[in-house]
Amino acid sequence: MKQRNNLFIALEGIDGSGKSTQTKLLTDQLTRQGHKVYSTFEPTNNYIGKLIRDILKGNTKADYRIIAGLFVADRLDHLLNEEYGIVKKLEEGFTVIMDRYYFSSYAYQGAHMDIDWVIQANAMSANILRPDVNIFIDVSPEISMQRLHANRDTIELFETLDNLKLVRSKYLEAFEKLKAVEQICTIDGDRTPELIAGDIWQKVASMLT
Ligand SMILES: Nc1ncnc2c1ncn2[C@@H]1O[C@H](COP(=O)(O)OP(=O)(O)O)[C@@H](O)[C@H]1O
Ligand SMILES: Cc1cn([C@H]2C[C@H](O)[C@@H](COP(=O)(O)OP(=O)(O)O)O2)c(=O)[nH]c1=O
Repeated sequence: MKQRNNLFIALEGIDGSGKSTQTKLLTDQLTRQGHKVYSTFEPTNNYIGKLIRDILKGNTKADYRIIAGLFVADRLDHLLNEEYGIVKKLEEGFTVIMDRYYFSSYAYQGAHMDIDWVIQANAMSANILRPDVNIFIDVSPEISMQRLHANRDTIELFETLDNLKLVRSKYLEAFEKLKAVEQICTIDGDRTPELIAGDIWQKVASMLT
């Protein structure tokens, strides 16, 4: 197993699976251990990400193929931008934690179009930076829906129970297809934040020098 001081970690899961919560807990843990951490997310808050969020809210209409293309473009900007790009952050020695990366496209866009097409469309990002590990927080769609309804005023385009079930199945399909080239770590997300964080930390700590 590759052991290095700064890692590139992608957190994946359906909506409400606890990615933001775990990004924060992992950031705190790594920071306490003296690591420089850059935590970030997709869709971004940059110019393409803003357009995506507008579409997800239903304010702008777009075909699913265009949405898939926008996620690819947002991702490339997120990797390569000279100011906030994560390629540069890794070179500067930061451990980068991504709340969603290309497996989100495989799962969410793959729910509406050929998953192989989505994988092809993201090949450039995968060639530029493949995560040291993709951590999948596996939550049952029913629990995730309850969490979203308990904690949010607005529910977005992809956030229905049927869609969350479909998206989860597409995640599993994508992991199966790509298991030979991707590092995938599945964590049982139907538990307390502390137990989930403990398992994530065990995995991450095993990869650090
Ligand atoms: N393990 C957990 N058990 C119960 N509630 C949780 C857990 N993890 C997160 N939550 C709550 O569920 C909601 C969604 O969590 P969040 O971290 O925002 O998920 P995501 O970023 O994957 O959408 C938040 O209100 C959060 O406080
Ligand atoms: C990164 C990414 C996100 N998405 C979707 C998943 C989410 O429904 C939505 C917004 O992501 P996000 O803000 O992470 O939502 P949440 O915190 O609820 O998980 O964007 C895609 O469809 N494709 C992608 O490539």
